[in-house]
Amino acid sequence: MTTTPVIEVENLNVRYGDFHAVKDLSFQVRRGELYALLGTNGAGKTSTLETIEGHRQATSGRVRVFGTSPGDRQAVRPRMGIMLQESGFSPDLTVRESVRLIGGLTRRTDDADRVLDVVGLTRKAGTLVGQLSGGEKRRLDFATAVYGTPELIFLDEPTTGLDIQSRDALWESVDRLRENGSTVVLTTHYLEEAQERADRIGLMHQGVFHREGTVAELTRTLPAVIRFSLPPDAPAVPLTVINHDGALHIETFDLQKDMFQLLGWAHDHGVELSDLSAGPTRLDDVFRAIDRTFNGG
Ligand SMILES: Nc1ncnc2c1ncn2[C@@H]1O[C@H](COP(=O)(O)OP(=O)(O)OP(=O)(O)O)[C@@H](O)[C@H]1O
Repeated sequence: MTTTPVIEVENLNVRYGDFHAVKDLSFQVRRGELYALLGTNGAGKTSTLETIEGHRQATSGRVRVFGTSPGDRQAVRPRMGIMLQESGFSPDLTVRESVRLIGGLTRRTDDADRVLDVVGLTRKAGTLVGQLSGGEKRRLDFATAVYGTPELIFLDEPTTGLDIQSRDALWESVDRLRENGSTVVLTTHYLEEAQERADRIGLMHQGVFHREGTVAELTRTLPAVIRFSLPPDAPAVPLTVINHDGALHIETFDLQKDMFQLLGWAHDHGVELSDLSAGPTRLDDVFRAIDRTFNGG
């Protein structure tokens, strides 16, 4: 088995006129990984992905997909499946016709009915695309990415607009694709999805990586958080408390000791701590920390 990374990005720059959207970005995605490219709005994720997908020319830098330039579409395109944020199907075609049409363009072989089964659209096979619900259209977008079980799959905000059952079903399909060896690149604003599923995460902000690593690596440097609220007449808490619109947070690198102190204080003063929870830092907190770093907030 080759050890060449599926994706190699070296010093990628993307400029739109004077605007520098992606700045000297370097990363690799290994075979079989689920790599999540996350970031704030306008961070440069789409610009980066479009360059890797061969839809956009880099201003400078080197991008390789399967060791080849993404501009070599004949070599690269049949090996990758792309779920865009909107695929733009013709509303006058049925679901099955759309899958056949798009599937044919991938130059991979598959059976449209098998793909419809994978994405849970079998019952809608004869329905016109124009009559699908938003969530069903999203599944059709997913169908275009998984047709022919490509080696590399790009999922751009795949679960936006999906109900919880459909989300679970989509992730089950992704799990099966990964069992078959597919590499997945994901963007999402649902951080818990990335936290749960990504092998590694690249966290972008203003065109650069703010951090890159596993979820554990990204969250390790941040404190754990105790969350609670207090009745208005409660005495002062003997720990440093941050007020987030009435929800109180204690950030701590010694969760057990500070929790013990907080509970002892509440007991001694007969104070009820409502909505009490405590846990390790979540990816959301890493994002909030970016805001604090860049905005001094
Ligand atoms: N064609 C374009 N012309 C000029 N500026 C652009 C163009 N496309 C993107 N940009 C700008 O480049 C920056 C990065 O955009 P990009 O779409 O890559 O970000 P993103 O991380 O995908 O954002 P989001 O999470 O909001 O989708 C943004 O400030 C955007 O306004």
